[in-house]
Amino acid sequence: MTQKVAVLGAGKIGEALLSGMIRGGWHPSHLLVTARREERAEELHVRYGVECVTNADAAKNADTLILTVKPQDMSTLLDQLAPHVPADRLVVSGAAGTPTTYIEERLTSGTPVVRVMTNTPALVDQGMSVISAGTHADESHLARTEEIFGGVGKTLRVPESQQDAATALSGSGPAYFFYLVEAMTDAGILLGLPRDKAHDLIVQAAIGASQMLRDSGEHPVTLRENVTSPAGTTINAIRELENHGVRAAFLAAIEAARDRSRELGSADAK
Ligand SMILES: NC(=O)C1=CN([C@@H]2O[C@H](COP(=O)(O)OP(=O)(O)OC[C@H]3O[C@@H](n4cnc5c(N)ncnc54)[C@H](OP(=O)(O)O)[C@@H]3O)[C@@H](O)[C@H]2O)C=CC1
Ligand SMILES: O=C(O)[C@@H]1CCC=N1
Repeated sequence: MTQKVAVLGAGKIGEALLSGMIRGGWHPSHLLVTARREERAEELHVRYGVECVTNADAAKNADTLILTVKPQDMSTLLDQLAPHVPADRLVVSGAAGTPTTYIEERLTSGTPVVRVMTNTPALVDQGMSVISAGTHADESHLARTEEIFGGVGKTLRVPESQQDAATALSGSGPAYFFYLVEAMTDAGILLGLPRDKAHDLIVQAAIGASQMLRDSGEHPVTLRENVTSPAGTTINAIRELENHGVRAAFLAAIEAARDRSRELGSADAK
């Protein structure tokens, strides 16, 4: 029997997943979505042909419920869901910080909960989804979650104790690369290049470097050394990066993201 999957709170991440599932061959009749605003519900229905229902109806009619609201909206969503979720539903949370125990405590006792941290490259089927089992989730629940998120990129299982770190590295990770491209494009402007040309140069360098990182089997240090000629241009840039503490800035930035994920996990911070 084909199972039904509902995406509850289909914003940026929910829509990325929904669109990926449809690209991957899921029929819209096996999918449900929920939204907080009527116009958003209509938009998703027109765009994907998916039925938009209330959170209560999603809980009653779908086997797998994927919660993609902000951590700050999770409490309200769980209040709306709690009376309607039978214990045989798989509940998958995509929210940063929120521990599986927080969700388990608010639903019917024994409900399997899986926590996933995905990222926006899911929009182009290059997402990374980091998956952890809650107290009542078994192998079949993890496999089901991998089947769904595996359609929009790679998946990786980690103990839930590593989820805040994974969120800081991989959930937020694409933003750091976009920020770097922005900064490098500004450098191109400083050197007198037109913005569109600077942008194209940086994006192609990023794509080429990404492909080498993924496919060459070489360590990033070796790849960087191969670009860095004795008394050449690159080493001058590297010296400035070190002088400005860019490596230390990344360590501090990603640690701060991890700390915020932890904070979001405590109900007080939401
Ligand atoms: N953006 C990212 O790169 C990533 C985000 N995440 C996580 O994914 C989750 C969603 O993030 P993102 O997609 O960026 O956020 P969005 O705000 O784009 O999406 C959340 C959606 O949920 C809707 N919503 C809120 N409450 C309810 C409710 N009770 N019932 C139905 N719909 C509701 C919101 O409605 P409205 O439009 O009215 O606000 C919004 O459309 C977060 O928990 C975040 O931590 C994880 C990885 C990466
Ligand atoms: O910034 C955030 O909180 C979310 C979680 C990971 C990426 N975006």
